[in-house]
Amino acid sequence: MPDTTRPPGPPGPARPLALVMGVSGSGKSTVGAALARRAGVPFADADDFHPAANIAKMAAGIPLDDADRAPWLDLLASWLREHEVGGGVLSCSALKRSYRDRLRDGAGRLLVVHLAGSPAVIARRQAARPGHFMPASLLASQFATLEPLAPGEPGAVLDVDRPVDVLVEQALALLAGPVATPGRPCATPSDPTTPWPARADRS
Ligand SMILES: Nc1ncnc2c1ncn2[C@@H]1O[C@H](COP(=O)(O)OP(=O)(O)OP(=O)(O)O)[C@@H](O)[C@H]1O
Ligand SMILES: O=C(O)[C@H](O)[C@@H](O)[C@H](O)[C@H](O)CO
Repeated sequence: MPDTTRPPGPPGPARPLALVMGVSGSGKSTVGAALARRAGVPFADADDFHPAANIAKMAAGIPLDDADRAPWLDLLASWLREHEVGGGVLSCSALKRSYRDRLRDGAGRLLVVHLAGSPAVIARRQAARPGHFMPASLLASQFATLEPLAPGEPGAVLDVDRPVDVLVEQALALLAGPVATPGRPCATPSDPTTPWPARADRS
């Protein structure tokens, strides 16, 4: 039966759908979880989707390759598709453009928040969290693999060397902006230290 109690008109604004990306130790889990809480949407951490073999490989100091990441990315793309309507925040390294394209498949309105910082800052963060499966020795390969946000990828680059609550506010401001049109050209700052607002132009 149709809902006659609702006034006719366009649906309300869609709830945010965001990917928080970056190298290991950039703060994806911390910022992503806080962002999801503030936005009132579900959160998923891509590390929880890795098969045991991937975790074992990284723990042994061997970087993942494209083949290791492919089935994992497919699971994550499914999660995003399931949250395309209701919104959600996924924290995932998503180091390559091709990985992000795969994640956007079926979740075209996805906005990307790239947490970028210097190897020195991120290495300090990694060193301050002993017990994590990811060895510090893999940080160099993470940076070597990283492809920053490219023109046409809707999103923003945030400087990790800011307090978590500041980063969350910056991400919320991005998500509150006009709906992104995937594939449209956007200017992405190549210097991750560019001061806020340094977001891709989504107009
Ligand atoms: N903006 C920040 N300022 C200070 N410390 C931070 C900030 N963001 C995260 N941290 C700290 O840095 C460490 C790494 O953060 P976090 O685990 O969220 O990174 P990550 O990118 O999810 O890492 P991984 O992918 O390797 O699990 C944690 O100890 C976290 O508390
Ligand atoms: O694509 C990758 O190489 C992985 O996702 C890594 O980035 C780690 O899982 C993560 O950062 C935990 O340290």
